[in-house]
Amino acid sequence: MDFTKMQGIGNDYVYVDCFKEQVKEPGAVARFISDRRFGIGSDGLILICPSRIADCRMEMYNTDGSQGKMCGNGIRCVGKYVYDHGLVPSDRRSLTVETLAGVKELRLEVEEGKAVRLTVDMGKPSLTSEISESVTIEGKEWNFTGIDVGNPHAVYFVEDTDSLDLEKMGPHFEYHERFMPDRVNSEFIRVIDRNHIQMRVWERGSGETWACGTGAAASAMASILSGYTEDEVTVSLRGGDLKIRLDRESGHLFMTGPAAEVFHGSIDIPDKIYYD
Ligand SMILES: N[C@H](CCC[C@H](N)C(=O)O)C(=O)O
Repeated sequence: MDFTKMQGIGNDYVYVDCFKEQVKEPGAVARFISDRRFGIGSDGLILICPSRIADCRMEMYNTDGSQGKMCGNGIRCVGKYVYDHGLVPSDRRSLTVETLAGVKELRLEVEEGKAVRLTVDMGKPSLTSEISESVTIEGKEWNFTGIDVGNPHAVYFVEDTDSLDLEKMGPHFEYHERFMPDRVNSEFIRVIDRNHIQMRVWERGSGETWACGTGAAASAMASILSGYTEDEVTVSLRGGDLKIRLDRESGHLFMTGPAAEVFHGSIDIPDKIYYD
């Protein structure tokens, strides 16, 4: 299987160009290639496929093999790949990507023939809880705001993100009965000022990642709804910054950030992974 390793502010995935080849049982492949010691090492697998209704279609799989409906850092890398590899004409500065959360519009910033930063119309977020609702986790009450941006998020505002032991606590947030059976992506936010928040994330199906684009969008929306920030928010994540903007007229969120190719490679997928 030929692949391209790409990352969006440190949220790294293995990408396969399915205009050229098919991937059998992508969930099993995602589990195998994501392993950072026995595989390639990534936060998951993303397939770039033909589409009848958009320039391409994105299929996204977390490290545990579960399929995500949308991936913010991933879709920026998909847009970059499609442009850089000539799957759309080079004079294009916008393109569309079909996802399980609908068709997303992307705008490209091109330098020396390569897409370097992209803006994604993330659509209209929806509130999936009260603006502040609580859950009890390991005997402590946590207040969250539930936001869906094509995939589900629970946003918690905290005084300090660095001291959180996500490796220990993350699964309790991910599998809490309030969010079952789908599970949830959990973001932990420190408000820095009215245009800047800091975020750590425990992703459904992947654990802590260095960035989560949909999580950044959900967290910015929760911050705006809670009155903590203005409509334009810089979200600082472990891997870098994303810009989120709420357009009041359309109600849509827009996310802007970089996308980068790291390396190309090829890997033989062992038959045994399909029987593990
Ligand atoms: N773990 C997420 C998918 C990846 C989202 C994240 N990597 C992003 O950039 O949005 C889910 O299962 O809904």
